[in-house]
Amino acid sequence: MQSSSEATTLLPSPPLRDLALALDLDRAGGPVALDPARLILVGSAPSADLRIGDPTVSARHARIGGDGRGMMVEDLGSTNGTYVDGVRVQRAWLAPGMRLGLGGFQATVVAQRAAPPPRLVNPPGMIGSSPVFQDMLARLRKFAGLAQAVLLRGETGTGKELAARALHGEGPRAAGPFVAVNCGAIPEGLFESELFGHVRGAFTGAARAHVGAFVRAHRGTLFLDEIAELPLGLQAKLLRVLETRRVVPVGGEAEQAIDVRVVSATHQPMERLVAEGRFRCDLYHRLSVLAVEVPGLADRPGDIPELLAQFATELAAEFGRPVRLTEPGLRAAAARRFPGNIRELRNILLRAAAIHDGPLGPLELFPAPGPAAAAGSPADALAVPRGTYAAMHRSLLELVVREAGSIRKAATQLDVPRSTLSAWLKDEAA
Ligand SMILES: Nc1ncnc2c1ncn2[C@@H]1O[C@H](COP(=O)(O)OP(=O)(O)OP(=O)(O)O)[C@@H](O)[C@H]1O
Repeated sequence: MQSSSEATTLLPSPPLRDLALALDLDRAGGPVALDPARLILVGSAPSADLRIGDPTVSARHARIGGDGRGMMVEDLGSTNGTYVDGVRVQRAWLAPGMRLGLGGFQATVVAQRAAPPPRLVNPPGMIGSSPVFQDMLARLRKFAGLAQAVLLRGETGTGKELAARALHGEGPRAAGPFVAVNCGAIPEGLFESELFGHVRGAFTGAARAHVGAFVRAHRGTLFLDEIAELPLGLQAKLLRVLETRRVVPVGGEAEQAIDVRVVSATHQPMERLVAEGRFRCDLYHRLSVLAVEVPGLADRPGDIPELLAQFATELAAEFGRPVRLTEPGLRAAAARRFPGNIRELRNILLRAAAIHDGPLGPLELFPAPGPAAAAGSPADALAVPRGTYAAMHRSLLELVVREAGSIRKAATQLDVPRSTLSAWLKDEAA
């Protein structure tokens, strides 16, 4: 099993079978619990279970955790090696007090309280029993007990905010506040005040002091949605707050200590933004110590009937009349793609149920496009009286933007660049 001449295969000490261990990474947030039932991947790659953004750590550096006999570390052919108490190892049993070296990165193995048995009930509002969704829930449950930052990645409407709430609600901070900030919806000039607060008179219009999101989230969780939208200048300030765990409100001088777990979310390719210099590399690593991929509906079409059944129950309660789907309706939905994911699925059912009283089949759920859209040729479209068509077109665009929550999200759902949608809205307004 020895893979290189200088690597020891297994240290002679016997495995400590029943002892729950954690890794103290010498950074804010406390030790990371190790799973006694699974070896997790540690490395600098974004896909690693435990990411360590250190240049001496390989992308897939080592596996750490329980292998059924005891807790161990196993080097995965890393460039700079894995060390236990200074000895380069291929595989080694772990015990409390050991110094673990991953390249030049040092951590200490510590004992920890045994983890409570995992809850097998889905967190509130999160429907889905497909393996890919259940895997994600299992990961959320594990991460809920930790203090490190979590980055949730997934397409729009996949349930990232619900996942953030689950991380909060299933963890030790559940009794504290959950504060959500949508970085895509804050005008650039207000970011700093929104996150860190401002004192009275800090700037023109600041007639009253404002308590920032970080302070409101003290002893709880701060959810930073659409994190990629954070302007570069603010990124540096956010990094400083995360490192010092202190905030100073705009226009103020007194620092305030904060104890906040940050969960952020994005649907953007963060590595590309980092490579293009649009997102700070250091902040990205800081925010994504732990990462969770939230699967889109395309990855779990088997969950669509279950989701529709739940939404139908909720809508029936809201409308005060039964909302039922036919078998062909369910089959048609399960076979369709929903770029807006669960939000789109729910809206489709809502529209159909609002219009039709009877059982909802494919025709009610997915009606054919109206005559204007079906007419086809541009000449036909131009035949619609200009005023009426423009007004209708504009109100449709506005409806889409309203439903999506922002022009950017609407553009994603319509699969057009944001600039195009903005131009359309301007044209129609003219
Ligand atoms: N697993 C789920 N079961 C039932 N409903 C869900 C589930 N996931 C999400 N939803 C519902 O779908 C809608 C969108 O969810 P959410 O806002 O959490 O998505 P998101 O990924 O944060 O979206 P965005 O990226 O656009 O901010 C909400 O109405 C939410 O309640």
